Amino acid sequence: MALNKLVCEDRDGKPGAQSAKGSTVRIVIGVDSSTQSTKALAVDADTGAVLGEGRAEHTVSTGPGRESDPEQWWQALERAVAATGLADRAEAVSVAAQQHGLVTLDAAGRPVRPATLWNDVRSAPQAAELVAELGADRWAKQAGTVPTAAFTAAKWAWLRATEPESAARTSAVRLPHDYLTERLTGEATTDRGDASGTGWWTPDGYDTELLDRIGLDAALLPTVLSPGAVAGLTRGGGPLPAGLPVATGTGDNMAAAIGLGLNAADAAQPVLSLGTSGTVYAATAGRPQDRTGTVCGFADALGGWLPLACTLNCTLAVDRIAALLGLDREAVEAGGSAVVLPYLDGERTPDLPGASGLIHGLRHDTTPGHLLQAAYDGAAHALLTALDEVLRAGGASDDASQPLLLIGGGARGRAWQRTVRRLSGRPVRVPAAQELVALGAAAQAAALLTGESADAVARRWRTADGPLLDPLPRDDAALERITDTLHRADALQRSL
Ligand SMILES: Nc1ncnc2c1ncn2[C@@H]1O[C@H](COP(=O)(O)OP(=O)(O)O)[C@@H](O)[C@H]1O
Ligand SMILES: O=C(CO)[C@@H](O)[C@H](O)COP(=O)(O)O
Repeated sequence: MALNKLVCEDRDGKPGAQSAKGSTVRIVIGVDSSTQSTKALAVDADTGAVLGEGRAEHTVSTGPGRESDPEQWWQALERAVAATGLADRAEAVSVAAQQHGLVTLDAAGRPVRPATLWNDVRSAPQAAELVAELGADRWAKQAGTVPTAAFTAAKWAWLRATEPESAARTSAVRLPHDYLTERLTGEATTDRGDASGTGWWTPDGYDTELLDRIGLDAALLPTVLSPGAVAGLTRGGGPLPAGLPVATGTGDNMAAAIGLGLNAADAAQPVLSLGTSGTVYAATAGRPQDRTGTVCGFADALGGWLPLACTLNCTLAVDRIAALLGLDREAVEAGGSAVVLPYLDGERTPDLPGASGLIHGLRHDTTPGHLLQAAYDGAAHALLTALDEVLRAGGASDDASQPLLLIGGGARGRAWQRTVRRLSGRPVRVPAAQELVALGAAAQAAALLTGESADAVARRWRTADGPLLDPLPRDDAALERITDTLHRADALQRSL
């Protein structure tokens, strides 16, 4: 994809963007409000060329919980969009964001308290209670998912149990992308992809029996829009002009799938995303209903499904271990027999919310580089071992000769690339396009202008193109060492 800047003067002398042929470029803005930052792209709707980029950081609380201020997300969105330099030329916009976070608003539309995020494991007891009470089979059938602490339903149950006064003051419940879209449009909307990460969404509407059980009035929830709908028009007042159509937006993983041009009609193409979270997923025609809890039965943002497994410890955890060892993140050394379970934030896959980091198998000849490599291996292990289950849950079969698409901030790292090739034994393709979540959102916005479906827009933009890395022989010994350590450390990791 072309990344050349095409910004120039337009005919009436205002700063504008023109195509190489001199015709006016139609610009759309895609936003990714993820855990660590907001990224915005200004994209040529016709060619996919990225014409401007902006970024603004977020603050996430440390300690037992993980919380962020939704007002800060909004300010970061305004700053990132303004930094593209093309906001005033935009013709449509769409917002994708981190999934699952619980945003509670008061009667004036202001946050009652900071949002509890997808990686906040304090809601683990409530998730376990909900599964024990309603049964894994009912969860798999209704929500497509057996919930962990990540799911919004567990977070709401936690809020009611620990801060009943905050729950009582809540007049609206939103996901991060719902909140930001509503700040743009004034309309209370969501989409099926992001809604499917709440636990209370079903293909037939909100699960009112569950909502009754957790004491949440369905009137507090947004309207679920159909794929391709217009969520509303921008109200103006910020960097974007008033009156622009705003697409439905979606959760960040659903947006990245769009950004790669994936849809359920294609043979399931596995994707591995290495960011704050690690995720492995595919767009499938079959609805996932995994009663073991490993695979989340998400909807995609198009009308199909997005079976997905997610880990809490990925790039941040490995970078932290590199820092503890005093090493650059690329300073890995092959060999050694140490195992590192880098579960610094607890873990979701496997479901060990109380776990912590663990090192096993140290010897006199273990080097810091061995330990760092073992941390990469420990982070990649859960994702790669879940890949089969993800595809099976969506009714697709795996073809090990098909390349894995590797995306997210970590996909740029040589050590990450080599680890994934070594532990999967598969070829890996690294799309040249970066910021696939924001690109997917931009494709949703462009689809409002062109009348195409969003995935067709991204395919036209050739966003998944990139170098193909050959497979390496699969390191089964390393995989078995990690599986064995996990098994033997189970009691310890559960009791923490
Ligand atoms: N070259 C690189 N090698 C390895 N990791 C990288 C590299 N560049 C960025 N990262 C990691 O990518 C992460 C950010 O990825 P990103 O997908 O943007 O995360 P998120 O969307 O969760 O905020 C950071 O934690 C950083 O450690
Ligand atoms: O919880 C999940 C998926 O179920 C995470 O993937 C979040 O959506 C956060 O994403 P990043 O900020 O790491 O991109």
